[in-house]
Amino acid sequence: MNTFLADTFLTALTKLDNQSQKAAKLTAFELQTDPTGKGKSFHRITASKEKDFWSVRANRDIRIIVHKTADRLTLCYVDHHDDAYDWASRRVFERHPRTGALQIVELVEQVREVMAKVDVAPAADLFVEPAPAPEPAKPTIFPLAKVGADSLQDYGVPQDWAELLVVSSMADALQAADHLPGEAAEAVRVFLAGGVPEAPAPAQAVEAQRFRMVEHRDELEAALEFPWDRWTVFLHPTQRQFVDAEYNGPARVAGSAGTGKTVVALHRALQLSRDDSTNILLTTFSDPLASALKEKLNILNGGEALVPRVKVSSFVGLAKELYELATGNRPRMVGRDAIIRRLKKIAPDDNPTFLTNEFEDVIDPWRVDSLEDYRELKRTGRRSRIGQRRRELIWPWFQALRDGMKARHELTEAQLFAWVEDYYSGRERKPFTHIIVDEAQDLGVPELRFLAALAPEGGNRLFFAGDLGQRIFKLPFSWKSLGIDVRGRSGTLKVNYRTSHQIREQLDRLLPEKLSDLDGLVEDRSGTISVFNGPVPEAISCTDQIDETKQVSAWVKARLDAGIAPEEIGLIVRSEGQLTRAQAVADMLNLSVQALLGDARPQAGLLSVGVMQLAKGLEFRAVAVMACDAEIVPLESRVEGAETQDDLDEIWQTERQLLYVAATRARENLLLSGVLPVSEYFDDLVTET
Ligand SMILES: Nc1ncnc2c1ncn2[C@@H]1O[C@H](COP(=O)(O)OP(=O)(O)OP(=O)(O)O)[C@@H](O)[C@H]1O
Repeated sequence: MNTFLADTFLTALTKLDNQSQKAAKLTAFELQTDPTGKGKSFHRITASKEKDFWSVRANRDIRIIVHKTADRLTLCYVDHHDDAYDWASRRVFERHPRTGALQIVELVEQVREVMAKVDVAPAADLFVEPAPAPEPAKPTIFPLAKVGADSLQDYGVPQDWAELLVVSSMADALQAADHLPGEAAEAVRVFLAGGVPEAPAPAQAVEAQRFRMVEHRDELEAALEFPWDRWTVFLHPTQRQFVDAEYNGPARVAGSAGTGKTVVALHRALQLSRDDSTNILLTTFSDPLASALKEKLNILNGGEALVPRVKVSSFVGLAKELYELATGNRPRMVGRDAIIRRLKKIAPDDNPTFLTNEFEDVIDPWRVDSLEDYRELKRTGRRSRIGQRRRELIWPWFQALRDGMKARHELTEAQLFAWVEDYYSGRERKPFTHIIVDEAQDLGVPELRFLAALAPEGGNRLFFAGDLGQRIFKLPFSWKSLGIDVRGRSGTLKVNYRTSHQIREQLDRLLPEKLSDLDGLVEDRSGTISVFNGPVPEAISCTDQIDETKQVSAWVKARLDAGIAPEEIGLIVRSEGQLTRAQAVADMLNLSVQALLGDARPQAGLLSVGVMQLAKGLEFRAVAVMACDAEIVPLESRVEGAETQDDLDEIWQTERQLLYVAATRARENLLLSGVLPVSEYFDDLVTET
C-alpha cells in the first residue's frame, strides 16, 4: 500500500499549534510505517458522502482525515475533532470523469449552505455581497455562460460546479474558484481573465500538484518539517517541465513576478545534483539573494545544510573566490564612487554622471581598449548616440582612469569578471558542469561571459530564470552576440503563487503584456493568473508628508488589527533618503523597525522597512510603497543625469520596473502612497481611492 500526502493536509497542519502539530506528525509517521494502521483507531466518517474517508486519532483532540482504499492511503486533512469531521463531511475524493485526475472536491451544496448563512441570495448570486439599497436592476453578466458547463468540465471542473459557474457573476465565479481543485480553479481564472486555458496536462502531472507519494521516512520528514513551504513538495506541471527538461543548449524560464521562477531554479539545481557526475553553480546578482537561495535550497533538501555538488554564490562573490584561488591574492576592488570622484578630477568641466555611466555601461563591460575600438563600437544596449567628435574628446579621460587603476592594481567588477573569464576560457577543466542563474534579467555583459566560461560547452550547461519586466540594474544587450542563444528553449510561467488576483491585475498595468529582448525573443505575460483573491490595492495621493504618515499609519494599523504581524508588513521607499518617511509611520504606531539592508531579515515584532533596489527576494503579507512623489519615482537625480532622450527613456523604463518589483512583494495587501504631485506611474493604475 502506498502513502500519499495531500497539499490540503500540509496547509491544515500549518494552522495547528505546536503541540498538535507534533501529535499529527507522529501519527503521520506511524501511518507511513504501517498504512493499514493496525493499532490505530480508524473511524469511518459516516456523515460524509465519501465512503472511504476515515478519521485517525492523533491525540485526544486532533484527528487526521485519511482516504483509504486497498492500494493507497492519502493523508488529506488534520484538525480538531469536530472541525476535521466537518471538513470531511463536505468533501468527496474522486477521479474526474473527463480528465481522469484524482481530486478532493468540495460539495457545491455545502458551500452554498455556508455562503447562504451569510447572504440569503438566489442560487446564481450566492457569493455576491448584499447590496446596501435596491438599485435599478442591472442585467447580471455571467462571464462563463459562453464557455459552457460542458467545456469547463474538460478542464477538471466537477459537473455541479460547472453548472453553477455558468450562471455566476464575475465576483461569484472568482470566489467559487477558490473552492475548486487546482487545475479547475486555474482554468476558470484564465477564462475569467478573457483567455483560453491551455489543454489540460496529463492526469498524472495534475495530480502531482496536490498528492505526493512518500516512499521513505526522510521524504515525509522533510515535507512535514516545512509544511508551509508547499513549493518544496508540489510543483505546477509547467514548473515541473522546466525542472525536468533536458536541453540541447542554453535555456530560459520567464514569467512575471511571483510565478515561481526561483522555485524552478532551486528544484532544477537539486534534481541535477542527484547525478554524481555533476557540479552545479546556482547563482544570482547579489550576496543577500544568494544567501536566500542557499537557505531555500537547504529547506528543499529537507533541512540539510549542505547540498552536495551545488555551490550557491553571487556572481561577484564567486568571481572573487575564483580569482583568489587562481592568484593567491584577493582582488583589490574599485567602486562607482571612486570612479565618479576620479572622473571629476580628470574632466572637471564635463558631466560626471554621464561619464561614469559611459564607462560602466559601455567602455568597461565591452572591453573597449583603444580609441579605434571605441570609434567602431556599436553602442549595443546604450541607446544614446554619441558622435565621433565626442568620442575622441572623452576617450583619453577613460584611458587615464584605466591607467590609474592599473597603477594601483585595482579591478572594477567588470574587469574582475573579464580576468576570470580569460583564465577559464583557456582551460579545459572547468569548475562546473551546470550553471543555473536566477534573476537573469540583471545579468550584464561581463557577468554572462564570465559564467559561460565556467562550464564546458554543450547541452544542459546553462539555465536562466528571469523576467525582463524586472530588469533594474543592467542595460539590455544581445545574448546571441555572446553566443548564448536561448531561442527555442525558453518558456513562460503563468500561474502566480505569491500575489493576489487583485494586486497582480493592477500591477500588470505598469508593464506591457509583451516584452522583447534584443534578440527578438518575446516574453508574453498575458494570461497570467493568481491562485487566490484579496482586497483591491489602493493608491493614495497625500497633501503633505504628515498626511501621508497619518494615512499610511491608519492603513498599517488596520492590517495589524486584522492579525498581520508587524514583520509581515513591509514599508518600501525608492531610496535611503526616504527611509525617514517609513520611520515616521512606525513612530506614529509606536513600533520599531528592521531596516532590510544587506543581509538583514525581518524580525518578529518589528515593521520591515527597505528600499526598492533591495526588495527582490522579499515578500510580505502587506506592503506599503511610500514616498511615490513625482520627483522621487522616477528619481529626479537619475533623470537629471540623462544626456539624451534615449537615456531618459531607459531611466523611465527601469524606474517603472523598480516600482513593479517593489509592489509585487505584496501577497495580500498593497498600498501605494505619495505626496502631491504624485508619481506619473500612478496614472496607469486603476484604483479605488
Ligand atoms: N508550486 C508552488 N506551490 C506553492 N507555492 C509556490 C509554488 N511555486 C512558487 N510558489 C511560491 O510563490 C512565491 C513566488 O515564488 P518565486 O519567488 O519562485 O517566484 P519568482 O517568479 O521567482 O518571483 P520574482 O520574479 O518576484 O522573483 C513564493 O512564495 C513561492 O514559495
